[in-house]
Formats: sequence, structure tokens, C-alpha cells
Amino acid sequence: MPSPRRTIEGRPLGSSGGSSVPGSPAHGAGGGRFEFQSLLSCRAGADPACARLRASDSPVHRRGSFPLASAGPAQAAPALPPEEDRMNLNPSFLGIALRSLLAIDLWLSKKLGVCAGESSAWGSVRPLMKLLEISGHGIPWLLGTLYCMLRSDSWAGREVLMNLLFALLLDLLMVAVIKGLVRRRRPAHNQMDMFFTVSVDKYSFPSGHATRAALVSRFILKHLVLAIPLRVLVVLWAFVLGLSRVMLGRHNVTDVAFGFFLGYMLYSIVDYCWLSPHNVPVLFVLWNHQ
Ligand SMILES: CC(C)=CCC/C(C)=C/COP(=O)(O)O
Repeated sequence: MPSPRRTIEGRPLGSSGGSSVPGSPAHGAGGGRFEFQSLLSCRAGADPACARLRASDSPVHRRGSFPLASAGPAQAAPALPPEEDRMNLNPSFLGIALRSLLAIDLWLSKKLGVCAGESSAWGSVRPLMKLLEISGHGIPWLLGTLYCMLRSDSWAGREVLMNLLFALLLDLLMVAVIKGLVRRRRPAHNQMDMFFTVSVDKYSFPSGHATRAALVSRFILKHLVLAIPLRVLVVLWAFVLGLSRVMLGRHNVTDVAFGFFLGYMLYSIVDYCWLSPHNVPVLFVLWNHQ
């Protein structure tokens, strides 16, 4: 009498299992046994129907089936592809996750690009969005900071503004370097009608406006004494400026999200390297002699 274990496992691999047709009554007797023996036959490569099953198998399983296929001495083992080809058949989890994120990013950015042109769904709001764009542009921020720094009559004020200038320059440099390295094109629906751009600004990752918005708003919240409503307004400005980049079709959502992250981190660097008469006296001494 066959033991229950033998009934579940069926014939051992390498026995005459290849002659049994999966799905036949003899083969199919006993639920789990049917599926298990089908698998055994497929591994041995005996049944043409199983070849179809293997062909539709995932790359991961296909890879795994190569060594088993050569286990049966009577079967001709398929030639193994070179190692690098097999790696290509097996996309990593990270690769799949990144591709999915990218697909969602492109889809969402296109959906949100409602002010990308005058004829877009929210085309009438486009002038307002462009005004916001200027409010976060590098030129007014650089010129405004320089002007206030030169006009400031207190040392404390000059120190803060000098550090804001340093932050803005560091931000421009970092964004230019990353844009140049990543070279991600701006969305196809973007109209390149921005006010004063440099060559790397044809690239979109990360959003320079988003980095500036995060950096400047964190700087202001830390160094200016503001009433709560004004503090809320500063945060709101940064958020709406970031959103407007996607609505104008200038950026994808990930450009802006990374821009916010980068700007936030850049402030931490500026705070860490804070320029003061104690650590860079030369800057302040030179100024004093003017
Ligand atoms: C050259 C100077 C001083 C500023 C350029 C500012 C600018 C045009 C940045 C691009 O921003 P997005 O990456 O958000 O489009």
C-alpha cells in the first residue's frame, strides 16, 4: 500500500514520468498530486504543452528552471545564456519600483499641468503662475539680498544677509551641477518662455525654484521674527511656488519634490557653515575698511 507521502510526491524525478500526459485521468487522480506531477514533467521538459508554460513563466522562474532542466540525463539541456544576459532577464525590485514611480510621476505631472499653455484647462491662471515664478527666480533674490546687505546699518543684519547671499549662491551652484549631471528634459508640454535662464535650465531635475523656495523660507523662518500669520504665508508661498512649477508644465512632480528636499538640506549646510566675524573675520574686516 503506498504511503501517503508517496501519493503526494508521485513518481521520483527521472522515472518514466515523461510518458504521463498532464491532465490525463491517470495523471489527474488526486488534487495536489495532479499539479505536482505537472510541475515535475515540466521540469524534465518532456511535454510540449509545458514548453508553453515555461515560455510564459516569469524571468525569475525561467532562470531557475535552467539547472533543473539539465537534471534528467535523457533530456538535452538548453544552452545557458551568458551570465549578463540572464541578469537582464531578471529586473530587480528596485528597477521595477523606480520605473513605476517614474510612470506615476509622468502621468501625474501631465494631469497637473493645467496652466502649461494659454489654451490649457486653467490657461487663464497662467499669468498669475508666471508672477509666482518671478517671485522665486534667482535674479530678484540675489539682487535684493545684495542691495539690502549693502544698505544695512547693523552688523547683525549684514551678517544674516551675507549668509543669505551665500545660501543663494550655493543653491544656484548645486542645482546647476545636478541638472548638468542628471540631464532630465523638461516635460514635453512645457513652453520655454521663462524669464532669464542659463544653459542648464533646459533641464528640469531638480527644480531651482523649489530648492530656493525651501531654502529661503527655512532661512526666513529661522532668522526673522515674524507673526504667526506671516510665518504661515511664507510656508504657503513655498508650497504654492512648487506646485505652480508643475501646473505651468515646467517640471515633473519628482523634480519639485527633490527640489524641496535639496533646499531644506542646503539650509542645514548653510547653518552649519554660518559665516560670522569669528570664523571668517577677513570678510567682515574688509567690509569695515570700505
Ligand atoms: C541664472 C540665475 C541667477 C537664476 C536662474 C534661475 C532659474 C531660471 C532657475 C530655473 O528654475 P527651475 O529649475 O525651477 O525652472
